[in-house]
Amino acid sequence: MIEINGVNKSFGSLKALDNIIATIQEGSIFGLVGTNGAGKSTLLRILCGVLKADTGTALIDGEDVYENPHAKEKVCFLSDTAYFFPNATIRTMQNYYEIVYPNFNSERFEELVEKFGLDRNRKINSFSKGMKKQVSVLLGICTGTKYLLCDETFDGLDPVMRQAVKSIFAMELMNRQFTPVIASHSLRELEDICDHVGLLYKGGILLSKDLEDMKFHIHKVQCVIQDPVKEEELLTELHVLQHDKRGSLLTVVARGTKQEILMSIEDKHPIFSEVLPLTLEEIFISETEVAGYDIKNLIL
Ligand SMILES: Nc1ncnc2c1ncn2[C@@H]1O[C@H](COP(=O)(O)OP(=O)(O)OP(=O)(O)O)[C@@H](O)[C@H]1O
Repeated sequence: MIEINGVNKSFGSLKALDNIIATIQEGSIFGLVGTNGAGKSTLLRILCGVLKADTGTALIDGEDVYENPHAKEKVCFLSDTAYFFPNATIRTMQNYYEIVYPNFNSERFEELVEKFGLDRNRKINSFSKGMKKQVSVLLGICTGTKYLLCDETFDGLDPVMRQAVKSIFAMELMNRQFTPVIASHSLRELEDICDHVGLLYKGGILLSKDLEDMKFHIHKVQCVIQDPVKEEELLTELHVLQHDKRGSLLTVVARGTKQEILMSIEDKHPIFSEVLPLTLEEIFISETEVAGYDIKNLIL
């Protein structure tokens, strides 16, 4: 488990992280979303022990990670600009990773490189941006570390590759202790990969939620209720986060299980009612609007 206890970090007068408190459970795929400058990279750097928090602690399985080789062994950090040695080929980087990470799984790495159709002997600096990201992710996964911190690693991967990396993550999760943390600008990049998302806003965690739980407890419904009094009653009864009326069609985003919401609607004898799927963006917008933030333009 990763425990972040009141972490603060400033660069001169600039406060990059402001009292971050969060827990990342083992076996989850944690997405860290935030705008440019929100503090994602700084937080990941603290979690892998490269940076020291000014105050507060970052614990990896109960141990402070800073200047602690034992805790650091469990973490691999994939920076947003992957570093490869000048003129390195995949083979060169593999040799290096085999030395640095004692549990590096060479057999699996070679198998994945083959599957991804990457040429092991071509210079990496001649690869496209997406291909470099693929090499970086494959190296990271094969280090065998329990925690894999990915800084914008998924942004810009094409849909086929995303799917491939996603299924590799799922396989790792099944076969060994593995907890990836994926930072991104965009919820869209995280939606289909993560099962827990933390929203970082101006250096602080604004929201940290389990996606299944969120999707279970918030719903969007459309209905037509002829009697305006009953419609008004419905809006008072439900825990409404957002609502909109176009003609006779009422759209409501409300807290509650699907069954609870539908029962309330049925009670008002609707002509029509339907539950619509909510995207992660819609959920986050609803949640943060309630908290008094207007982040629509910031996380999409
Ligand atoms: N080494 C540094 N020296 C000075 N300021 C820094 C340093 N590293 C980060 N910062 C500042 O800290 C703040 C958070 O930066 P950080 O890189 O963590 O954000 P981010 O969420 O990863 O942003 P991006 O999505 O643009 O990569 C920014 O204002 C940045 O300018």
